[in-house]
Amino acid sequence: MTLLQVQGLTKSYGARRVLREVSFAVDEGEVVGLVGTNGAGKSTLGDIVAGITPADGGSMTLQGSPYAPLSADDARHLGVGVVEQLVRIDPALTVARAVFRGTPQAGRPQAELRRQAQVLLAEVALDVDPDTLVGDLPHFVHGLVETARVLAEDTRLVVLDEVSAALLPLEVSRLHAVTGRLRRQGRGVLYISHRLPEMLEVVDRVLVLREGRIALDSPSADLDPERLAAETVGAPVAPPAPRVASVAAPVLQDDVPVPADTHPAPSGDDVALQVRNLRVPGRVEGVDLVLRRGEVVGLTGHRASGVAEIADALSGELPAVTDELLLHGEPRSLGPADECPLRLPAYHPDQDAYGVDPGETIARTLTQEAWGALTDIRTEIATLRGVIRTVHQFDVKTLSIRTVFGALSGGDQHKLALARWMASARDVVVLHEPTRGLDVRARAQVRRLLDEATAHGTSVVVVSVDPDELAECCDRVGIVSGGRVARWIDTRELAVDAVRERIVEAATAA
Ligand SMILES: Nc1ncnc2c1ncn2[C@@H]1O[C@H](COP(=O)(O)OP(=O)(O)OP(=O)(O)O)[C@@H](O)[C@H]1O
Repeated sequence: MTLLQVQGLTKSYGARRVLREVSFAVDEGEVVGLVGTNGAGKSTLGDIVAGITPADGGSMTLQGSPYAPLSADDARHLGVGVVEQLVRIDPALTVARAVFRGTPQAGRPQAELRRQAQVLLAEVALDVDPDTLVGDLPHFVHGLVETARVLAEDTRLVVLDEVSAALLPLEVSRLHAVTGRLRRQGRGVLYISHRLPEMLEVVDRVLVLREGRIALDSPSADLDPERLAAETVGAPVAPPAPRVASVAAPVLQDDVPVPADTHPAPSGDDVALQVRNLRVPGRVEGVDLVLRRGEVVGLTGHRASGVAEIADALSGELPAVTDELLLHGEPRSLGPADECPLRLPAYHPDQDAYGVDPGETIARTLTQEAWGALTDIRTEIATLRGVIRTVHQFDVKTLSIRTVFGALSGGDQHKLALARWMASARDVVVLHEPTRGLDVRARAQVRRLLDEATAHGTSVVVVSVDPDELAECCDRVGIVSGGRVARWIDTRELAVDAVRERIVEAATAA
């Protein structure tokens, strides 16, 4: 039976027509995938269904009754819940209070909420104490707390807006288990994601949003990731090619566990960073790393594996010790009060809204440094041309470079923030999840950005939960477990799919 029927929805922001006569249905007990390029209007559509944004035209029915929510609260009372893409929960709330906020139980004592929250958190396989403050949780967890909140209500339809984007393969499987349960309970799910292979595993049907319209409405059984990628961009998409390393990377004995006492190869001219026996008390037990000029090394592992701490130590955010640490052969250290500390610049896609003022225009955001220094009209024209080139190069959906940054889609914000950051990236840098939330074409653009930087000698450590991202971007990938690199996987000369599978297998087994 039809749960949600959407008929002829339209939505524009100024002159930008985002949705043009969008119609589709979600049945009871059906999981429907929604895909499209960055800026295609997926979140806008999800937000209209969830009462966050009003449509300009069109109509909806829910279980046969007219459905026109006035707000997100109104939609929730009518049985439609949403987990938003850039969800930010009040950091001062406990997890229990966050799960029940806005529900009839919200005013109950913490002890009672705690008990009930525990059950819901177990359902989304989130192992956190309900008394923990939201502010003490890593950001990726917020989406799961929101998913528990949706379960707390009598929700008939759930919109999941890129909840899986920041999750490890194991966590994605758990999210999919929750989705399966919602299906069996007869609820409907609108599942928005750019991680196409994973999405196809869980959805019954896929809608492709292109040029503001539903360009494809197909059972998932008739699709594969390549075909879906092509439908998403409206043209054939070349499968991602393995990276051709800019430098002669070390030959690895693929899939062979690294003995605990393995030391890096001796330093040479092409070695950018050499780390021997990196330790962070209680978290990292002894990591060796050799990063050559122009090399991209990936690191991944479970949340408690120590992978985040390794990255934080290298960027100076966490005190650590090493037996030896050389940057281009020069000694460095990781202690807070040391004379020559190593502070690798690090990019985080979700930190402080990219360190960018969302009210600032695209033009100013991309030219912040140059702006103040503009002294003549020719320089100004060249600078603005550069901005327009970047906007085109990254296929950002906007009508003007005077659009404010915060009005761009999540993926478009991330692309421009990364392009801005990479423009000044030199030498050795750390990138967290560089393609998170990006469509298939944008992922290739980021790959090109990386290839260009590494061709000029920049070396990169990529920290990621996404096996596709690691397979596409890196020359080799370290699987971190128990505070050590338990295994190195060589990505050269293997198809990206094969590398992905090895990473998932090794990361799950670790
Ligand atoms: N509040 C707003 N003001 C102006 N424009 C907006 C606003 N919200 C969204 N838009 C525009 O609507 C378009 C669709 O954005 P939306 O966030 O729905 O895309 P999306 O498909 O979810 O993209 P992504 O995959 O990057 O998250 C974009 O061009 C965006 O700039």
